[in-house]
Amino acid sequence: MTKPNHLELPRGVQLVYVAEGGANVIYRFVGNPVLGKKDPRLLSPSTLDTDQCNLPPQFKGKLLRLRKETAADISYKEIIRNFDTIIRPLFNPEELVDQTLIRLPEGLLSSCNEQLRSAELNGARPKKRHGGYLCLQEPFGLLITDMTTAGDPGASLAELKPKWLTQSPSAPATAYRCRTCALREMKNCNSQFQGLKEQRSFCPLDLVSEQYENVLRATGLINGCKDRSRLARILYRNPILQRLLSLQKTERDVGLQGPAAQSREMSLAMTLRDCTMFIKIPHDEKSPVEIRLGDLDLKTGAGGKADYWRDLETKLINQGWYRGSNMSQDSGDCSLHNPRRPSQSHLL
Ligand SMILES: O=P(O)(O)O[C@@H]1[C@@H](OP(=O)(O)O)[C@H](OP(=O)(O)O)[C@H](O)[C@H](OP(=O)(O)O)[C@H]1OP(=O)(O)O
Ligand SMILES: Nc1ncnc2c1ncn2[C@@H]1O[C@H](COP(=O)(O)OP(=O)(O)OP(=O)(O)O)[C@@H](O)[C@H]1O
Repeated sequence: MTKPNHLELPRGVQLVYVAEGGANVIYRFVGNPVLGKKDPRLLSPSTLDTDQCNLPPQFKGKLLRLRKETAADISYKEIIRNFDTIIRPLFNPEELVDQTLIRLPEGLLSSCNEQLRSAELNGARPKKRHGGYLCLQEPFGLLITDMTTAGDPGASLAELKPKWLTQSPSAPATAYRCRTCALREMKNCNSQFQGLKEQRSFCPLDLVSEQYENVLRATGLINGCKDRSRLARILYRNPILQRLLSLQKTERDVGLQGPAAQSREMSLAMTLRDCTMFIKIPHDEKSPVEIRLGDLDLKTGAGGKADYWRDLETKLINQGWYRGSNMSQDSGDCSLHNPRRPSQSHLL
């Protein structure tokens, strides 16, 4: 059997931590800078650019995504197989954060884990991510489209999770909250009890509203773009959001709907409800805006996750989070609870 032709990450490439989620850590390449004699690890990420480094051209405009050790334990090979066969066909290539496998040099993951441990000590790593490290058994990383503004410092990056763009099919008909707002209220109530900070976010139904004012309301709660009305104009009737909405409407095996046991449809439906939208906005209003969806790794209902999703829906229904019936609960700003004004979108 012939070995598939994978890209290889050259030995000696330096990585700078960019961000992380629950399952992956994102790094920027530094390589060996052509200019300057300083140790690249000492330079701040904003001063580094792949253009300044003698990195292979395939790495230009790319970041490196490395997998953490998690309960789901899905290898990058499988993630890429699912991405290529199930996710890619649903979108245009320019609508997705691209991902390709790249073989990692020996020892890279252990040294990244050492860096993650020291970042915990010097406060450079978010507290909620402490204790999670890269999976040493994973031979690959993913080369992904760089959506940061490192190459264009005048630009801004808005990042949001569109979440559930339609109500859960098993929510009560009289619900005052959509699935996302109901779950947020439940989490906030738990945070309140523990003396933790509450989360504020937009209602996803506003994001895909036919009324511009509702999209504008949502953009007030999106991080990364100072000009909220510009962002609202970008997102209003946005084709990628509309595509995601239509896919979510098709993939409805969520909540108490659909098969009891885990299924491919349920995995896809939940994946489409937990992706990240990156919006790179150039300073110049005439230049094109780049919008891509990332974190579309196919979820799995295995390992008790399918049961967790169903139990969560039962809780949201039975404990009144959809109805907002518990008096201690704040009504939040769900579009289902607060009637929105009639459309004035014709004034756009
Ligand atoms: O449960 P939700 O809707 O809050 O979504 C979880 C996300 O929380 P968030 O919406 O960002 O606050 C959560 O994001 P964080 O790790 O909190 O950034 C995960 O994406 C989680 O998915 P998985 O368990 O890693 O496959 C997400 O879980 P599932 O979508 O698998 O339920
Ligand atoms: N292509 C990208 N360009 C710029 N930043 C990115 C990119 N991909 C991810 N990031 C940043 O890194 C963070 C974590 O990445 P990613 O979504 O891959 O992690 P995750 O562990 O899958 O997240 P989650 O906890 O939501 O499952 C993102 O929230 C984002 O801030």
